[in-house]
Amino acid sequence: MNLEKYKGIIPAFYACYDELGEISESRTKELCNYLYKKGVKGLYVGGSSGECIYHSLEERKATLKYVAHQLKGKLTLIAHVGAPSTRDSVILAKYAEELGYDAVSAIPPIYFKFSESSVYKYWTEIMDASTMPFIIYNIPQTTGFDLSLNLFKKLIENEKVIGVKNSSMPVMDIERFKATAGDNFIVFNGPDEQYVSGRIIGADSGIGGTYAVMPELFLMAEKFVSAGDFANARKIQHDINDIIVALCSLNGSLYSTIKEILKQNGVHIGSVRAPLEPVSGDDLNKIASIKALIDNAIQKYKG
Ligand SMILES: CC(=O)N[C@@H]([C@@H](O)[C@H](O)[C@H](O)CO)[C@@H](O)CC(=O)C(=O)O
Repeated sequence: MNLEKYKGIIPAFYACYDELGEISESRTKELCNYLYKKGVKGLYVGGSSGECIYHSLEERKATLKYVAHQLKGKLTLIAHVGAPSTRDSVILAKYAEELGYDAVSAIPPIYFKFSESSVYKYWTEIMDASTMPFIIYNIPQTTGFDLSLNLFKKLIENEKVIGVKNSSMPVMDIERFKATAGDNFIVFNGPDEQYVSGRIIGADSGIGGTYAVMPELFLMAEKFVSAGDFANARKIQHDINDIIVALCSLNGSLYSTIKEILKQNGVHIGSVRAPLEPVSGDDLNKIASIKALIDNAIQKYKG
């Protein structure tokens, strides 16, 4: 299989709400257009940054549909279909296939503690639900499940598994997954703070929650890495990390801060769904300075 379409900067797509906090078709399409024009490679729809765990099945389907209607055939589209029950995950996987998504992906099951065999079964049933390629999603810091190399080896025996989105913090995990699965397999870097290190140690590509608020910087970081210009790659990662620290410094959630910045860029996609907190009070006055950090960094690497 040609995996080139999975290589590049793939922002994790955000939930787009109207003024009442309902999923908005027009705002979802607005964010699609914004990111398309920035030149990203694809979108990861309905993951953590998409607030999937706070959405009903119908809301998740709606977001998948609006994005596909806007961008199918233009960008690589990956549907995150992980849901608390296998049943709902399977429904979403089948729906994503109907909509023409390129691949599906899923976190392990959440809330209860699951054995490796239960997680294997869950992921396998999702894979069996469609003919699409599957991307494992390893994010132990939120799910509590750390993908072992043994389970990974067992999963990649299934030819539908074309990649892993690895959001665990040790970059060595990326190196081990890549060394185990080989060239004909995509390892996606998950932690944006380590994009450059992840790529150097073996990640082929990246999916990230902060890409959409500063796509220019990740596109530039990728350019430096691909060109072997590691001095500049390190510099830009440093600037990106200053921005991520600032994005995480407010009382609201990371996503509400990002959405306030996007609003100042003319992209209105509402705020976040509770219990995630919106930006409020004095923190609203800090948005302009975080946006300035991003704008200045973009200017710095442009010219
Ligand atoms: C824990 C978490 O949300 N990790 C993010 C990162 O991109 C993260 O936002 C970034 O590294 C900033 O900490 C991604 O790995 C996952 C993600 O964006 C998604 O599934 O939507």
